[in-house]
Amino acid sequence: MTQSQSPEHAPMATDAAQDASPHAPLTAIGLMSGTSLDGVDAALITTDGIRVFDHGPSLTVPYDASLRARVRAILDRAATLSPNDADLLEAEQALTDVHTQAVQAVRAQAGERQVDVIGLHGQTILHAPGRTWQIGNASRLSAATDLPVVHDFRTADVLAGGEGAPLAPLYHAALLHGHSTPAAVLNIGGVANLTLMTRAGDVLACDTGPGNALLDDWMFRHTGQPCDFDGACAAKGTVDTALLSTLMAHAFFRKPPPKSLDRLSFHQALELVSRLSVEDGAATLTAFTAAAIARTPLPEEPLHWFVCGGGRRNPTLMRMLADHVPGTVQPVEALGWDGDALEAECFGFLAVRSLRGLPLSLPATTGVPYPMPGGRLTCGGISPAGRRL
Ligand SMILES: Nc1ncnc2c1ncn2[C@@H]1O[C@H](COP(=O)(O)OP(=O)(O)OP(=O)(O)O)[C@@H](O)[C@H]1O
Ligand SMILES: CC(=O)N[C@H]1[C@@H]2OC[C@@H](O2)[C@@H](O)[C@@H]1O[C@H](C)C(=O)O
Repeated sequence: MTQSQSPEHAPMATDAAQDASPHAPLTAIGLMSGTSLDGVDAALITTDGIRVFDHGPSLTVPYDASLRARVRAILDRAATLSPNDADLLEAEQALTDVHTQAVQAVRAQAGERQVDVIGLHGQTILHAPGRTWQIGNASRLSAATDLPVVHDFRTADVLAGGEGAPLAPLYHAALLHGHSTPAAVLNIGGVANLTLMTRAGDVLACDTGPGNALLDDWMFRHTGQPCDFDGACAAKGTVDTALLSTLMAHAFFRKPPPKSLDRLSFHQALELVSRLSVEDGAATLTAFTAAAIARTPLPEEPLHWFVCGGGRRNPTLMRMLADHVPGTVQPVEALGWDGDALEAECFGFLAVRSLRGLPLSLPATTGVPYPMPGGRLTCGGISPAGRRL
Protein backbone atom coordinates (compact mmCIF):
# COMPACT_ATOMS: atom_id res chain seq x y z
CA MET A 1 0.00 0.00 0.00
CA THR A 2 1.07 3.54 -0.64
CA GLN A 3 2.92 5.15 2.21
CA SER A 4 0.95 8.04 3.60
CA GLN A 5 1.40 10.51 6.38
CA SER A 6 -0.98 12.63 8.33
CA PRO A 7 -0.61 16.31 7.53
CA GLU A 8 -0.58 17.00 11.28
CA HIS A 9 3.04 15.85 11.18
CA ALA A 10 3.65 18.78 8.84
CA PRO A 11 2.39 20.26 11.27
CA MET A 12 -1.08 21.36 10.17
CA ALA A 13 -4.74 20.51 9.84
CA THR A 14 -5.56 19.31 13.37
CA ASP A 15 -7.41 21.71 15.63
CA ALA A 16 -4.67 21.30 18.22
CA ALA A 17 -1.99 22.28 15.73
CA GLN A 18 -4.08 25.18 14.49
CA ASP A 19 -4.76 26.50 17.97
CA ALA A 20 -1.09 26.23 18.79
CA SER A 21 -0.02 28.33 15.79
CA PRO A 22 2.46 30.80 17.30
CA HIS A 23 2.79 33.11 14.30
CA ALA A 24 0.84 36.13 13.20
CA PRO A 25 -0.76 35.84 9.77
CA LEU A 26 1.02 37.34 6.78
CA THR A 27 -0.42 38.56 3.51
CA ALA A 28 1.28 37.06 0.47
CA ILE A 29 0.90 37.35 -3.27
CA GLY A 30 1.40 33.92 -4.82
CA LEU A 31 2.55 33.68 -8.46
CA MET A 32 2.24 30.57 -10.58
CA SER A 33 3.07 30.22 -14.26
CA GLY A 34 1.94 26.73 -15.13
CA THR A 35 2.89 24.12 -17.68
CA SER A 36 0.20 25.32 -20.10
CA LEU A 37 2.47 28.34 -20.82
CA ASP A 38 -0.59 30.57 -20.95
CA GLY A 39 0.55 33.24 -18.49
CA VAL A 40 1.05 34.13 -14.85
CA ASP A 41 -1.66 33.58 -12.25
CA ALA A 42 -1.45 35.85 -9.20
CA ALA A 43 -3.51 35.71 -6.01
CA LEU A 44 -3.51 37.37 -2.61
CA ILE A 45 -3.84 35.22 0.49
CA THR A 46 -3.65 35.92 4.22
CA THR A 47 -2.39 32.93 6.18
CA ASP A 48 -0.16 31.83 9.04
CA GLY A 49 0.97 28.89 6.90
CA ILE A 50 -1.52 26.59 8.63
CA ARG A 51 -4.89 28.30 8.45
CA VAL A 52 -6.17 30.45 5.61
CA PHE A 53 -7.78 33.66 6.85
CA ASP A 54 -8.61 35.47 3.64
CA HIS A 55 -8.35 35.25 -0.15
CA GLY A 56 -8.34 37.55 -3.15
CA PRO A 57 -8.05 39.46 -5.38
CA SER A 58 -6.66 37.18 -8.09
CA LEU A 59 -5.97 37.55 -11.79
CA THR A 60 -4.00 36.23 -14.77
CA VAL A 61 -1.58 38.20 -16.92
CA PRO A 62 -1.30 36.25 -20.19
CA TYR A 63 1.98 35.73 -22.02
CA ASP A 64 1.85 37.34 -25.44
CA ALA A 65 2.38 35.03 -28.41
CA SER A 66 6.03 36.00 -28.75
CA LEU A 67 6.90 35.27 -25.09
CA ARG A 68 4.95 32.03 -25.19
CA ALA A 69 6.92 30.94 -28.27
CA ARG A 70 10.24 31.94 -26.68
CA VAL A 71 9.49 30.05 -23.47
CA ARG A 72 8.32 27.05 -25.49
CA ALA A 73 11.57 27.05 -27.51
CA ILE A 74 13.60 27.15 -24.28
CA LEU A 75 11.56 24.38 -22.72
CA ASP A 76 12.14 22.19 -25.80
CA ARG A 77 15.93 22.44 -25.42
CA ALA A 78 16.17 22.83 -21.63
CA ALA A 79 17.94 19.49 -21.12
CA THR A 80 21.04 20.78 -22.90
CA LEU A 81 20.76 24.48 -22.06
CA SER A 82 23.46 26.45 -20.22
CA PRO A 83 22.13 28.64 -17.37
CA ASN A 84 23.96 31.52 -19.09
CA ASP A 85 22.35 31.02 -22.48
CA ALA A 86 21.51 34.46 -23.90
CA ASP A 87 18.01 33.47 -25.11
CA LEU A 88 17.27 31.96 -21.71
CA LEU A 89 18.34 35.07 -19.81
CA GLU A 90 16.43 37.34 -22.15
CA ALA A 91 13.25 35.25 -21.85
CA GLU A 92 13.68 35.07 -18.07
CA GLN A 93 13.86 38.85 -17.87
CA ALA A 94 10.72 39.28 -19.99
CA LEU A 95 8.94 36.63 -17.94
CA THR A 96 9.95 38.30 -14.67
CA ASP A 97 8.50 41.56 -15.94
CA VAL A 98 5.15 39.85 -16.60
CA HIS A 99 5.28 38.62 -12.98
CA THR A 100 5.96 42.21 -11.84
CA GLN A 101 2.91 43.40 -13.79
CA ALA A 102 0.83 40.68 -12.12
CA VAL A 103 1.95 41.79 -8.63
CA GLN A 104 1.24 45.43 -9.43
CA ALA A 105 -2.23 44.56 -10.76
CA VAL A 106 -3.11 42.57 -7.62
CA ARG A 107 -1.84 45.36 -5.39
CA ALA A 108 -3.90 47.89 -7.31
CA GLN A 109 -7.00 45.77 -6.66
CA ALA A 110 -6.07 45.08 -3.03
CA GLY A 111 -6.30 48.78 -2.13
CA GLU A 112 -4.96 49.56 1.33
CA ARG A 113 -4.08 45.97 2.25
CA GLN A 114 -0.43 45.61 3.18
CA VAL A 115 1.43 42.87 1.30
CA ASP A 116 4.26 41.21 3.24
CA VAL A 117 5.83 38.79 0.80
CA ILE A 118 5.67 37.32 -2.71
CA GLY A 119 5.76 33.56 -3.42
CA LEU A 120 7.31 33.12 -6.87
CA HIS A 121 7.03 29.65 -8.38
CA GLY A 122 8.61 30.55 -11.73
CA GLN A 123 8.20 28.86 -15.08
CA THR A 124 9.21 25.20 -15.08
CA ILE A 125 11.38 24.52 -18.11
CA LEU A 126 12.61 21.09 -17.03
CA HIS A 127 11.49 18.49 -14.51
CA ALA A 128 13.29 15.15 -14.47
CA PRO A 129 14.38 12.67 -11.79
CA GLY A 130 16.96 14.47 -9.65
CA ARG A 131 16.57 17.79 -11.46
CA THR A 132 13.96 20.52 -11.54
CA TRP A 133 14.40 23.95 -13.10
CA GLN A 134 12.14 26.98 -12.75
CA ILE A 135 13.06 30.30 -14.33
CA GLY A 136 12.11 33.77 -13.07
CA ASN A 137 14.47 36.29 -11.48
CA ALA A 138 13.54 36.68 -7.80
CA SER A 139 16.01 39.49 -7.21
CA ARG A 140 14.68 41.54 -10.13
CA LEU A 141 11.10 40.94 -8.99
CA SER A 142 11.92 41.95 -5.43
CA ALA A 143 13.63 45.16 -6.55
CA ALA A 144 10.77 46.03 -8.92
CA THR A 145 8.03 45.47 -6.33
CA ASP A 146 9.91 46.49 -3.17
CA LEU A 147 8.84 43.20 -1.56
CA PRO A 148 10.72 40.17 -0.24
CA VAL A 149 10.36 37.14 -2.53
CA VAL A 150 10.33 33.47 -1.55
CA HIS A 151 11.23 31.28 -4.55
CA ASP A 152 12.99 28.03 -5.52
CA PHE A 153 10.36 25.93 -3.78
CA ARG A 154 11.25 22.55 -5.29
CA THR A 155 15.05 22.22 -5.08
CA ALA A 156 15.37 21.23 -1.41
CA ASP A 157 12.89 18.40 -1.90
CA VAL A 158 14.70 17.13 -4.99
CA LEU A 159 18.12 17.34 -3.31
CA ALA A 160 16.76 15.27 -0.41
CA GLY A 161 15.62 12.57 -2.86
CA GLY A 162 12.00 13.66 -3.41
CA GLU A 163 10.16 14.21 -6.68
CA GLY A 164 10.01 17.97 -6.06
CA ALA A 165 6.33 17.88 -7.15
CA PRO A 166 3.47 18.16 -6.61
CA LEU A 167 3.69 20.85 -3.90
CA ALA A 168 0.02 21.87 -3.80
CA PRO A 169 -1.06 18.98 -1.49
CA LEU A 170 -0.46 20.74 1.83
CA TYR A 171 -2.52 23.67 0.58
CA HIS A 172 -5.26 21.34 -0.69
CA ALA A 173 -5.21 19.60 2.71
CA ALA A 174 -5.55 22.90 4.57
CA LEU A 175 -8.59 23.76 2.44
CA LEU A 176 -10.12 20.27 2.70
CA HIS A 177 -9.87 20.28 6.50
CA GLY A 178 -13.21 19.19 7.96
CA HIS A 179 -14.61 17.96 4.63
CA SER A 180 -16.03 14.44 4.28
CA THR A 181 -13.40 11.95 3.14
CA PRO A 182 -11.99 10.21 1.18
CA ALA A 183 -11.86 13.20 -1.14
CA ALA A 184 -9.55 14.21 -3.96
CA VAL A 185 -8.54 17.63 -5.23
CA LEU A 186 -7.61 17.26 -8.87
CA ASN A 187 -5.74 19.99 -10.75
CA ILE A 188 -6.03 19.62 -14.53
CA GLY A 189 -3.48 22.08 -15.88
CA GLY A 190 -0.88 21.28 -18.54
CA VAL A 191 -0.03 18.21 -16.44
CA ALA A 192 -2.64 16.82 -14.02
CA ASN A 193 -2.02 16.19 -10.34
CA LEU A 194 -4.16 15.05 -7.44
CA THR A 195 -4.22 15.16 -3.66
CA LEU A 196 -6.12 12.45 -1.78
CA MET A 197 -7.26 12.97 1.77
CA THR A 198 -8.08 9.56 3.21
CA ARG A 199 -10.76 8.62 5.75
CA ALA A 200 -8.11 8.85 8.48
CA GLY A 201 -7.13 12.34 7.31
CA ASP A 202 -3.83 11.25 5.77
CA VAL A 203 -2.66 13.06 2.67
CA LEU A 204 -1.04 11.52 -0.37
CA ALA A 205 -0.45 12.94 -3.80
CA CYS A 206 1.01 12.56 -7.26
CA ASP A 207 0.95 13.77 -10.82
CA THR A 208 -1.52 11.55 -12.68
CA GLY A 209 -0.44 11.98 -16.30
CA PRO A 210 -1.18 14.44 -19.06
CA GLY A 211 -3.61 17.27 -18.32
CA ASN A 212 -4.39 19.68 -21.16
CA ALA A 213 -0.90 20.08 -22.64
CA LEU A 214 -1.06 17.27 -25.21
CA LEU A 215 -4.54 18.29 -26.31
CA ASP A 216 -3.44 21.95 -26.53
CA ASP A 217 -0.47 20.98 -28.71
CA TRP A 218 -2.71 18.79 -30.89
CA MET A 219 -5.22 21.57 -31.40
CA PHE A 220 -2.55 24.16 -32.10
CA ARG A 221 -0.87 21.90 -34.65
CA HIS A 222 -4.13 21.10 -36.49
CA THR A 223 -6.30 24.19 -36.06
CA GLY A 224 -4.03 27.01 -34.82
CA GLN A 225 -6.30 27.29 -31.75
CA PRO A 226 -4.57 27.26 -28.31
CA CYS A 227 -6.91 24.59 -26.90
CA ASP A 228 -10.04 22.55 -27.55
CA PHE A 229 -12.44 25.28 -26.39
CA ASP A 230 -15.28 23.78 -24.34
CA GLY A 231 -14.21 20.31 -25.50
CA ALA A 232 -16.16 20.92 -28.72
CA CYS A 233 -13.72 19.21 -31.08
CA ALA A 234 -13.30 16.09 -28.89
CA ALA A 235 -17.10 15.88 -28.50
CA LYS A 236 -17.40 15.38 -32.28
CA GLY A 237 -14.77 12.64 -32.38
CA THR A 238 -14.58 8.95 -31.50
CA VAL A 239 -12.06 7.58 -29.03
CA ASP A 240 -9.64 5.12 -30.64
CA THR A 241 -9.75 2.50 -27.89
CA ALA A 242 -6.84 0.45 -29.28
CA LEU A 243 -4.60 3.53 -29.28
CA LEU A 244 -5.84 4.49 -25.83
CA SER A 245 -4.81 1.03 -24.53
CA THR A 246 -1.36 1.51 -26.07
CA LEU A 247 -1.03 4.91 -24.41
CA MET A 248 -2.17 3.53 -21.06
CA ALA A 249 0.41 0.69 -21.22
CA HIS A 250 3.09 3.18 -20.11
CA ALA A 251 4.83 2.00 -16.90
CA PHE A 252 4.10 5.37 -15.21
CA PHE A 253 0.44 4.40 -14.76
CA ARG A 254 1.26 1.26 -12.74
CA LYS A 255 3.57 3.10 -10.37
CA PRO A 256 1.92 4.05 -7.05
CA PRO A 257 2.09 7.64 -5.74
CA PRO A 258 4.14 9.70 -5.11
CA LYS A 259 5.35 10.36 -8.66
CA SER A 260 5.74 13.39 -10.91
CA LEU A 261 6.06 14.35 -14.55
CA ASP A 262 7.53 16.84 -16.96
CA ARG A 263 5.30 18.68 -19.47
CA LEU A 264 6.98 16.71 -22.28
CA SER A 265 6.79 13.28 -20.57
CA PHE A 266 4.06 11.93 -22.84
CA HIS A 267 4.87 13.87 -25.96
CA GLN A 268 5.27 10.74 -28.07
CA ALA A 269 1.49 10.33 -27.74
CA LEU A 270 1.11 13.09 -30.34
CA GLU A 271 2.98 10.94 -32.88
CA LEU A 272 0.91 7.88 -31.99
CA VAL A 273 -2.38 9.67 -32.68
CA SER A 274 -1.04 11.53 -35.72
CA ARG A 275 -2.91 9.35 -38.25
CA LEU A 276 -6.29 10.21 -36.68
CA SER A 277 -8.64 13.00 -37.77
CA VAL A 278 -8.44 16.16 -35.68
CA GLU A 279 -11.71 15.24 -33.90
CA ASP A 280 -10.77 11.60 -33.19
CA GLY A 281 -7.30 12.68 -32.05
CA ALA A 282 -8.83 15.25 -29.69
CA ALA A 283 -11.30 12.64 -28.36
CA THR A 284 -8.52 10.08 -27.84
CA LEU A 285 -6.18 12.55 -26.09
CA THR A 286 -9.04 13.77 -23.88
CA ALA A 287 -9.84 10.16 -22.99
CA PHE A 288 -6.13 9.61 -22.25
CA THR A 289 -6.17 12.40 -19.64
CA ALA A 290 -9.37 11.01 -18.05
CA ALA A 291 -8.20 7.38 -18.04
CA ALA A 292 -4.81 8.32 -16.57
CA ILE A 293 -6.54 10.13 -13.69
CA ALA A 294 -9.02 7.31 -13.09
CA ARG A 295 -6.34 4.58 -13.09
CA THR A 296 -4.10 6.25 -10.53
CA PRO A 297 -3.42 3.51 -7.96
CA LEU A 298 -4.94 4.96 -4.78
CA PRO A 299 -5.40 3.23 -1.41
CA GLU A 300 -8.99 4.55 -1.13
CA GLU A 301 -11.52 5.45 -3.82
CA PRO A 302 -12.46 9.14 -3.45
CA LEU A 303 -16.15 9.77 -2.75
CA HIS A 304 -15.70 13.26 -4.18
CA TRP A 305 -13.44 14.67 -6.88
CA PHE A 306 -13.04 18.46 -6.73
CA VAL A 307 -11.47 19.74 -9.92
CA CYS A 308 -9.44 22.91 -10.40
CA GLY A 309 -7.30 24.19 -13.28
CA GLY A 310 -8.37 24.95 -16.84
CA GLY A 311 -9.41 21.35 -17.55
CA ARG A 312 -12.55 21.83 -15.47
CA ARG A 313 -13.78 24.15 -18.22
CA ASN A 314 -13.72 21.29 -20.73
CA PRO A 315 -17.13 19.54 -20.44
CA THR A 316 -16.03 16.62 -22.63
CA LEU A 317 -13.13 15.91 -20.30
CA MET A 318 -15.30 16.33 -17.18
CA ARG A 319 -17.90 13.92 -18.63
CA MET A 320 -15.27 11.32 -19.52
CA LEU A 321 -13.81 11.61 -16.03
CA ALA A 322 -17.23 11.22 -14.41
CA ASP A 323 -17.75 8.08 -16.58
CA HIS A 324 -14.44 6.61 -15.35
CA VAL A 325 -14.61 7.19 -11.57
CA PRO A 326 -17.27 6.10 -9.07
CA GLY A 327 -17.24 9.31 -6.95
CA THR A 328 -18.88 12.66 -7.75
CA VAL A 329 -16.92 14.97 -10.07
CA GLN A 330 -17.38 18.72 -9.54
CA PRO A 331 -15.40 21.91 -10.06
CA VAL A 332 -13.87 23.23 -6.81
CA GLU A 333 -16.33 26.10 -7.04
CA ALA A 334 -18.78 23.63 -5.45
CA LEU A 335 -16.78 24.20 -2.25
CA GLY A 336 -16.65 27.97 -2.76
CA TRP A 337 -13.00 27.86 -3.91
CA ASP A 338 -11.65 29.64 -7.00
CA GLY A 339 -10.34 26.99 -9.38
CA ASP A 340 -8.35 29.51 -11.42
CA ALA A 341 -6.58 31.02 -8.41
CA LEU A 342 -5.85 27.92 -6.34
CA GLU A 343 -2.29 27.25 -7.53
CA ALA A 344 -1.27 30.90 -7.21
CA GLU A 345 -2.80 31.01 -3.70
CA CYS A 346 -0.84 27.85 -2.96
CA PHE A 347 2.50 29.55 -3.62
CA GLY A 348 1.49 32.44 -1.33
CA PHE A 349 0.63 29.86 1.33
CA LEU A 350 3.92 27.99 0.77
CA ALA A 351 5.89 31.26 0.90
CA VAL A 352 4.54 31.86 4.41
CA ARG A 353 5.23 28.23 5.38
CA SER A 354 8.77 28.67 4.07
CA LEU A 355 9.30 31.81 6.20
CA ARG A 356 7.98 29.88 9.22
CA GLY A 357 10.28 26.91 8.56
CA LEU A 358 7.31 24.58 8.08
CA PRO A 359 7.52 21.63 5.67
CA LEU A 360 6.36 22.13 2.08
CA SER A 361 6.23 18.41 1.28
CA LEU A 362 5.83 15.02 2.98
CA PRO A 363 7.04 11.49 2.19
CA ALA A 364 3.57 10.67 0.86
CA THR A 365 3.34 13.76 -1.38
CA THR A 366 6.75 13.80 -3.08
CA GLY A 367 8.59 10.72 -1.77
CA VAL A 368 10.97 12.93 0.22
CA PRO A 369 12.40 10.91 3.17
CA TYR A 370 11.03 13.26 5.86
CA PRO A 371 8.75 16.34 6.02
CA MET A 372 10.74 18.87 4.06
CA PRO A 373 10.97 22.66 4.41
CA GLY A 374 12.06 24.60 1.33
CA GLY A 375 12.04 27.85 -0.59
CA ARG A 376 14.62 30.63 -0.51
CA LEU A 377 14.12 34.23 0.57
CA THR A 378 15.53 36.96 -1.67
CA CYS A 379 15.44 40.69 -1.00
CA GLY A 380 16.70 42.42 -4.15
CA GLY A 381 18.32 45.43 -2.54
CA ILE A 382 15.23 46.34 -0.50
CA SER A 383 15.46 47.37 3.11
CA PRO A 384 14.08 44.88 5.67
CA ALA A 385 13.33 47.72 8.13
CA GLY A 386 9.69 47.93 9.17
CA ARG A 387 8.74 44.65 7.56
CA ARG A 388 6.87 42.13 9.69
CA LEU A 389 8.16 38.81 8.35
N1 LIG B 1 -13.04 26.92 -22.05
C1 LIG B 1 -12.10 25.97 -22.07
N2 LIG B 1 -12.31 24.84 -22.75
C2 LIG B 1 -11.38 23.87 -22.80
N3 LIG B 1 -10.19 23.95 -22.20
C3 LIG B 1 -9.92 25.05 -21.50
C4 LIG B 1 -10.85 26.12 -21.38
N4 LIG B 1 -10.29 27.07 -20.60
C5 LIG B 1 -9.06 26.62 -20.25
N5 LIG B 1 -8.84 25.41 -20.79
C6 LIG B 1 -7.62 24.59 -20.69
O1 LIG B 1 -6.92 24.91 -19.51
C7 LIG B 1 -5.56 25.20 -19.80
C8 LIG B 1 -5.01 26.16 -18.78
O2 LIG B 1 -5.12 25.54 -17.53
P1 LIG B 1 -4.33 26.06 -16.26
O3 LIG B 1 -4.31 27.54 -16.31
O4 LIG B 1 -4.90 25.36 -15.11
O5 LIG B 1 -2.91 25.50 -16.58
P2 LIG B 1 -1.53 25.74 -15.86
O6 LIG B 1 -1.77 26.43 -14.55
O7 LIG B 1 -0.66 26.39 -16.85
O8 LIG B 1 -1.00 24.28 -15.68
P3 LIG B 1 -0.31 23.44 -14.47
O9 LIG B 1 -1.36 23.21 -13.43
O10 LIG B 1 0.09 22.22 -15.18
O11 LIG B 1 0.83 24.23 -13.95
C9 LIG B 1 -5.57 25.74 -21.21
O12 LIG B 1 -4.30 25.55 -21.81
C10 LIG B 1 -6.67 24.87 -21.83
O13 LIG B 1 -6.16 23.65 -22.26
C1 LIG C 1 7.60 20.64 -11.90
C2 LIG C 1 6.33 21.38 -12.02
O1 LIG C 1 6.29 22.57 -12.27
N1 LIG C 1 5.20 20.65 -11.82
C3 LIG C 1 3.88 21.26 -11.87
C4 LIG C 1 3.16 20.75 -13.11
O2 LIG C 1 1.86 21.32 -13.19
C5 LIG C 1 0.94 20.41 -12.55
C6 LIG C 1 1.82 19.33 -12.03
O3 LIG C 1 2.91 19.37 -12.97
C7 LIG C 1 2.39 19.64 -10.64
O4 LIG C 1 3.30 18.61 -10.31
C8 LIG C 1 3.19 20.94 -10.58
O5 LIG C 1 2.49 22.09 -10.19
C9 LIG C 1 1.67 22.15 -9.04
C10 LIG C 1 1.37 23.56 -8.73
C11 LIG C 1 2.25 21.48 -7.80
O6 LIG C 1 3.44 21.48 -7.57
O7 LIG C 1 1.42 21.00 -7.01
